[in-house]
Amino acid sequence: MKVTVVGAGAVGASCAEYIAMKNFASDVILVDIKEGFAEGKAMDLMQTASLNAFDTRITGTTGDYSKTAGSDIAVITSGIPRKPGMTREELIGINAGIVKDVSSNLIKHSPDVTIIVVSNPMDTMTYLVHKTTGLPKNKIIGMGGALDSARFKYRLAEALECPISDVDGMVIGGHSDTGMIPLTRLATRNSVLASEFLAEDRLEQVMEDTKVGGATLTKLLGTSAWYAPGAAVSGLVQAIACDQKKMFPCSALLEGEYDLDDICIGVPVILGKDGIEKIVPVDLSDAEKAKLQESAAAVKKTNGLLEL
Ligand SMILES: NC(=O)c1ccc[n+]([C@@H]2O[C@H](COP(=O)([O-])OP(=O)(O)OC[C@H]3O[C@@H](n4cnc5c(N)ncnc54)[C@H](O)[C@@H]3O)[C@@H](O)[C@H]2O)c1
Ligand SMILES: O=C(O)C[C@H](O)C(=O)O
Repeated sequence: MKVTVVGAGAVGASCAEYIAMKNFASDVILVDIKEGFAEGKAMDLMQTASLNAFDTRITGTTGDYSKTAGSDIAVITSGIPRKPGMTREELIGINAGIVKDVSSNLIKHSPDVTIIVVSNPMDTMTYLVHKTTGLPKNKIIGMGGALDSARFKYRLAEALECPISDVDGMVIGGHSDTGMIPLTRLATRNSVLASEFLAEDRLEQVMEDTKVGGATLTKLLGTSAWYAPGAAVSGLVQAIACDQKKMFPCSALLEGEYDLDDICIGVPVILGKDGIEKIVPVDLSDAEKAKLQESAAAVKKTNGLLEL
């Protein structure tokens, strides 16, 4: 199993590290545009192999895509992150060109690759890869909901004053400060609805804290987060590589599902060896349906800025 990670920055390197630590891939190729950077990150990570007991070979390259040939899965993290006070959508001007260029280079050397898009604004970047590569729709997956759901569980456990392993919950919709839809109505603690334990206003607070999860970290760190993003990506990569048939909310191309068309947005999907193997329908309340339509309208507005 060969996995390419483009962008050896904060998220790309974290993702490569988690993949290696899980020890399911034979090779991880790190690619960056900055001279020597990916090679350096790969060497540093390889020097953890004996300490962390993994056999995955990590190789770095400065833009030589021939080294990525025959990749089964490729992750795109290349591009700029936001700074405090910015929205993810403001990154489109620089990141669209990078994502377009990188995906075309990947496909030249790995025509059957499955691509996981991470660069922001992620739903729009995922749509761009659909529009420009011609890859089948099951092979293009946007990572956002897996991370947002992890943050939702963190906030739920905080409110419930319980271990995170006790809680379950999912975030659908656009990966943006206003477009995320944490499904508080369905969130549980050991199969009991969270609403049995928490008052409506506390659940509202959990929802709001979840939606601004990325912005909160960006303010604290001066750049956006990387540990949870890297871990979330590695989870998607493992589900595909190991044909796990696991369910994650991912940005998927919708063609009528959830009453949406010609858009990539976060919905629950089953991930296995064929990438997105199924889009899972969830019976949403009228209020949740309205929020999803509103979130989709905002993603479509950003998609409208693409030069396709
Ligand atoms: N979808 C999500 O949930 C999520 C989570 C975290 C970050 N992100 C996004 O991921 C992206 C990367 O974030 P980061 O914190 O790792 O940034 P970073 O600046 O640490 O790393 C980005 C790397 O991309 C490289 N790069 C730029 N252009 C390139 C090109 N054409 N080819 C190869 N490499 C190139 C840069 O040299 C840099 O090393 C940002 O757009 C950020 O907003 C998304
Ligand atoms: O917040 C960001 O800009 C990065 C990423 O989308 C995140 O949610 O951490």
